[in-house]
Amino acid sequence: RKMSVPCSLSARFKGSFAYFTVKDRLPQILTKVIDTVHRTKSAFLEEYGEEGIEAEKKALAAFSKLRNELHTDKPLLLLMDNLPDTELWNQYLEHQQSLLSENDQPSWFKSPWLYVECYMYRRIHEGIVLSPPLCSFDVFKEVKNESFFQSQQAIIALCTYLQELAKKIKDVGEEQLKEEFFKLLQVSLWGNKCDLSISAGQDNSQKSSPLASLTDLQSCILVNDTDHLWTVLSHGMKMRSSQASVSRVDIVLDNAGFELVTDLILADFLLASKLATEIHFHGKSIPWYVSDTTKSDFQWTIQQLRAANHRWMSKCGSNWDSNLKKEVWLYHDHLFWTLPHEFCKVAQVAPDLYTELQKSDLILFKGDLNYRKLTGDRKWDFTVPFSQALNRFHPAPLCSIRTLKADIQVGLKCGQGEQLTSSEPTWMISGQYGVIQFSALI
Ligand SMILES: O=P(O)(O)OC[C@H]1O[C@](O)(CO)[C@@H](O)[C@@H]1O
Ligand SMILES: [Mn+2]
Repeated sequence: RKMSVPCSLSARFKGSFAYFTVKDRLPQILTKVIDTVHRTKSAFLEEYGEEGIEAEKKALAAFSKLRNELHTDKPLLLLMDNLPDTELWNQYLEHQQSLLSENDQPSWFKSPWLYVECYMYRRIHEGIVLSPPLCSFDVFKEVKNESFFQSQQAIIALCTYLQELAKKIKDVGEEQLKEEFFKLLQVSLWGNKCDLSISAGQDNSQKSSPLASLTDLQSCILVNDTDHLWTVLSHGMKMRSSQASVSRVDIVLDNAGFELVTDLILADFLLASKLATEIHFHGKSIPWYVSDTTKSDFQWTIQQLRAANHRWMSKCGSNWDSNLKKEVWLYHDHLFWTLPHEFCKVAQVAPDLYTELQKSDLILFKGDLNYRKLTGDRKWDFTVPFSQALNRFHPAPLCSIRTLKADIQVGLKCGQGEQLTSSEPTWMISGQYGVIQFSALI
């Protein structure tokens, strides 16, 4: 039985957020990339000599060409680097081509928004890879690290809170445990405000204490299925009789910087409270959507905390380090996460990843882009059930934790979306609203 799905969001809808993104935001991001590479010239010279300068020129030429293609709505091109995912990308392009008539070609302003936006980040990566010896240079590293440092105070507040909680966790009753879980889940939700692609790389860090404002923010959570999450987790905890049985939570990470710290804090709490026994993190294998977490960001963040000149920060850092060594925390970076496919295609495109996800008791998907991929980035009505928009993607009970930064939202009550639109026209893209949206359907 083939389910019918609405069409993809796309820049071909003039005036839509997709149109605005492809027209303005993506070129701005590319311009910043060009600027970063340019500014790093002397460091390249120092590290690689003349060869570094040649590579810098080559990368800059690739990015200028890319910016021009985007600007003039040129057809999307095949990738020329020989990476493990190159073939998959090129097949995807051929597939998009096959959906069009013969004299039409996939292009920036005509193809699905999700595809062209992912494609831009993949082309940036190609530009770097084809400019050896720069191949491992992360053009977004600098802004990611800055955003971490700018949220120092908020990070200190969270680490201190967590360590105080850890001290008394054995004596905390079920009701209070639930409350603490709700709190840290919301911190992780609002941590998602801090990504750098919505602001085209502008400073967007958390400055105030993230715990103080939770009550005020509660009315901004449009769908809040936290109770369901609690049921899944606490049930798992009670069922775990012998030491051998595990409760596994997977967190599909989004942004590095402050958001990543909020996710690690939540993960730490899940272990300390015994709500879970094993946490699997999923990051990106290449720099992605400006601030997304790579393995190097993940390691860097934990090292920064460990080395921090603050008692509770460094305590968190060293605990997290040992969680990784003990393999109660595991980090994965499957290349599927940086393909343009919607998640309902995981089983087909990356069966190994799907099998892995099926082992989970609960999968948390952080952030806006993951929401777009969960729902296929399509023009769904506001009231369509979340499980329907997932289009049969259901490896395990799953939950999206995202602030709204794209004009897509499902699972609302009748009239809720319309009411928000009339009172606050930018509710879908401002990052001021969030959802904790769960689906248990098997
Ligand atoms: O880091 P997040 O929450 O996935 O957000 C990524 C951003 O990039 C976008 O995909 C926009 O281009 C938005 O949907 C969102 O603002
Ligand atoms: Mn992101």
